[in-house]
Amino acid sequence: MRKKIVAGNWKMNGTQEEGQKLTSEIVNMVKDERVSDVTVVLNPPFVHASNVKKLIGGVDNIFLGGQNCSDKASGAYTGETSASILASFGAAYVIIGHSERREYFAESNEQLTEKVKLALENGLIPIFCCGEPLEIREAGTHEEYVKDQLTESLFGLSEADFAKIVVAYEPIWAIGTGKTASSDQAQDMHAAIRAHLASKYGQEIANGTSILYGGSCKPDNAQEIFSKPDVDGGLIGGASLKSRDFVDIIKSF
Ligand SMILES: O=C[C@H](O)COP(=O)(O)O
Repeated sequence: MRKKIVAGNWKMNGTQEEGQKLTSEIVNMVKDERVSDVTVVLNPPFVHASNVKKLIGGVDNIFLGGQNCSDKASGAYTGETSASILASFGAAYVIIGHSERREYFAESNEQLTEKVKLALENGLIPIFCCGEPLEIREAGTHEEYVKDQLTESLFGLSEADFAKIVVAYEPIWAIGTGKTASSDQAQDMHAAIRAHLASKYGQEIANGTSILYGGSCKPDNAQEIFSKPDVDGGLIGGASLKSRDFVDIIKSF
């Protein structure tokens, strides 16, 4: 059985007070509504890490994650946060290769490999993002595009390391646009990703890899998307900032 995961990516949102309120509300709803069969990951901006970690303290299925980590282990890299620092604050997951990082911070597939390695060395589970822009989807080459992203960043990993990875498929044209991929489009891509992983690491590892969907996932479409056999959860942006919406998405399995 693959892990069902719903990860909230707050992106660059939330004051200290707002982050605490959001976390407390999510924690209380998850406890009160007995949501225990889904792994929930909260990925706030780094400075929220301690507060969030404290607030999720007693809940077994809620984890702290980072939105990014450096491709360097430590040193004079002003403004960066390393995987080891993140781990020392109690994080268990880290998002790597989000399309916004690739686009606005020019992160290359090679740099992402370094980030994945450092995350794994520090005991963090990478949530590795892939996904195509609109022009690639329109040209019909989206499967090749996404497979190349995975091959270039991940296929140097050992089987043991790869088996720890979570993949998130996020079509860029669906992020924050209100335009969701249809559940069939998501399923087709997730199945293609799984087949690609199997071609390198074998069917057993591919079958054990959780593949999350991201892109305008909301309470009213999550159930349909999560019902697809190769969709194992979601990476949620906008809707993760509203506790009721986020928990309703978690409950959509
Ligand atoms: O990391 C989350 C994704 O970029 C999705 O964002 P969104 O749910 O606001 O479309």
